[in-house]
Amino acid sequence: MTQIWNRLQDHRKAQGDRRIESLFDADRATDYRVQADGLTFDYSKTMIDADARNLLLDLVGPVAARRDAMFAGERINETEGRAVLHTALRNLSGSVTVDGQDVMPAVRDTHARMSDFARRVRDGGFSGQGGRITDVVNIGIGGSDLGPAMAVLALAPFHDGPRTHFVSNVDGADIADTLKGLDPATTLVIVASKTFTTIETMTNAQTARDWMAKAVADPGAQFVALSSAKGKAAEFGIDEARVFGFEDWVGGRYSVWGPIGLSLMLAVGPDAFDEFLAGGAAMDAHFRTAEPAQNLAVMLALTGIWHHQICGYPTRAVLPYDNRLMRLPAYLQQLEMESNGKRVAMDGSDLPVVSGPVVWGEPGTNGQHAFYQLIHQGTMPVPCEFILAARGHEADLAHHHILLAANCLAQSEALMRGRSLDEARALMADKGLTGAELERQARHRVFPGNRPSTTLLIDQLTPFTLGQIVALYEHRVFVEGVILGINSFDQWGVELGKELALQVEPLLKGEDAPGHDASTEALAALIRGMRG
Ligand SMILES: O=P(O)(O)OC[C@H]1O[C@](O)(CO)[C@@H](O)[C@@H]1O
Repeated sequence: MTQIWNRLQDHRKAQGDRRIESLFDADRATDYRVQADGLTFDYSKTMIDADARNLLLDLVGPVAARRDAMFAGERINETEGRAVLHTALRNLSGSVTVDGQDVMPAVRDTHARMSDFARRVRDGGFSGQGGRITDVVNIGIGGSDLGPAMAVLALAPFHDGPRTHFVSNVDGADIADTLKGLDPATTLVIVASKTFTTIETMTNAQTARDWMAKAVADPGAQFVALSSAKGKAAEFGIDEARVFGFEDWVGGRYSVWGPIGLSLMLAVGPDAFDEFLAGGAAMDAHFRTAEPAQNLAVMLALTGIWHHQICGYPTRAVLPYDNRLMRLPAYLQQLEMESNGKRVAMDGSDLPVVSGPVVWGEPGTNGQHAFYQLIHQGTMPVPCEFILAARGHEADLAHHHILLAANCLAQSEALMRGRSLDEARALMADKGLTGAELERQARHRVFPGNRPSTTLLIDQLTPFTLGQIVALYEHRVFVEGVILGINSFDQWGVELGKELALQVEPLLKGEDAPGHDASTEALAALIRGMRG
């Protein structure tokens, strides 16, 4: 493996300042893309050439065995001793054994219970103490929030169920703003927490319960729990008929496919939710069977590795040209950074290369008027991953969609092509400038270009295609993780801050709390003073 990394680095150096445009021959636009199941991933506007691609493909040796182990239910999350089977939540007709036991009957049973409950809420068979459920509040954080929150927004054209709200932050402002204006008697509260111990979620859940208790006789009757810790949900006072459980082999950031997706199911209905699952399952089938060079997840992963580990670009921008995908960058931040932001390999040794990149983004065209300046003219290239649907949902606003798509394509073209000093000089000469002033002004208008981007093109954003996209990114993270030798399924890096927060809390209350550094103590004293 080290040899391949070295050869890739050497190859990159040998490319020198060659330009992406110079790689284009008659076939590059079709050779450097992958098409499968209606999705196109175009990576032709990158510096990946034939040699780079061959070397990158040499990295995927260990992926197939690890992938098969994952789908077979082996405990590939070795630091937590768990299987990794979120894929089982969307392949309902299959059979998977963990420790000799088929896990699928329980998965199917929970899915059927969820669907039945969602139907009853949607048709009024299950109602609140003041009548039909009008609003659903999902209380969760991280993977228990980002997936359904992202997907509910993405599938707005299919949303025909109760209004859906999401509360995640322990900042009381979040729940206060959300509950304001809601009627407790017609609101259903979902407490979504795999562990049912997360301090933010449990604090918000208690606040919601107090709010509900002021208005209805039996507040617990309008609560639902989604959790792996069914006992803890019962302790909170939620009837087991409204507890939808899942096993520890579903990681938080991979959990939207099962009970954690209940708010999505309530919003769009069980049939559309099943379409979402079918899209994910279709991507699983593609990932398991397509050759590496024709495999969407593999090539998306290799492009990421090329840009981050080989070219050394520290961040990756995800730029959906689809307003309804506005939460996808935040969703991918958790998926990618919590999964592959690790400094040691599975065996405990230091990683031989850097870990995963910083992932960020905003929908186009908004970002164009905010941070694209840096992307085009800053000193550090930012690989951009554009996502675009060929068709919008607003048939009467098709001209908007053409403009949206034109902007998306124009940005990737501009990033690659840039504008030379001579072109900038000609522009300034046209404006009547001459001499030193022409030169000065022209330099500000130069776009270096040669900045890489990829485009993921889909037909239209639907439950099915959203399922494909989410599963595609999951598998991309998986492939990158296997190549880096990382365990993509644990998250020990979030623990220390959580532990210290518990120890800082007494400091803020003015209680005895030894062991803190001078800066933390001084800041806490200031806060205490300001609070009076
Ligand atoms: O669903 P839970 O157990 O409340 O956890 C929420 C989130 O917290 C984390 O454990 C990180 O703190 C995430 O991995 C997870 O998605």
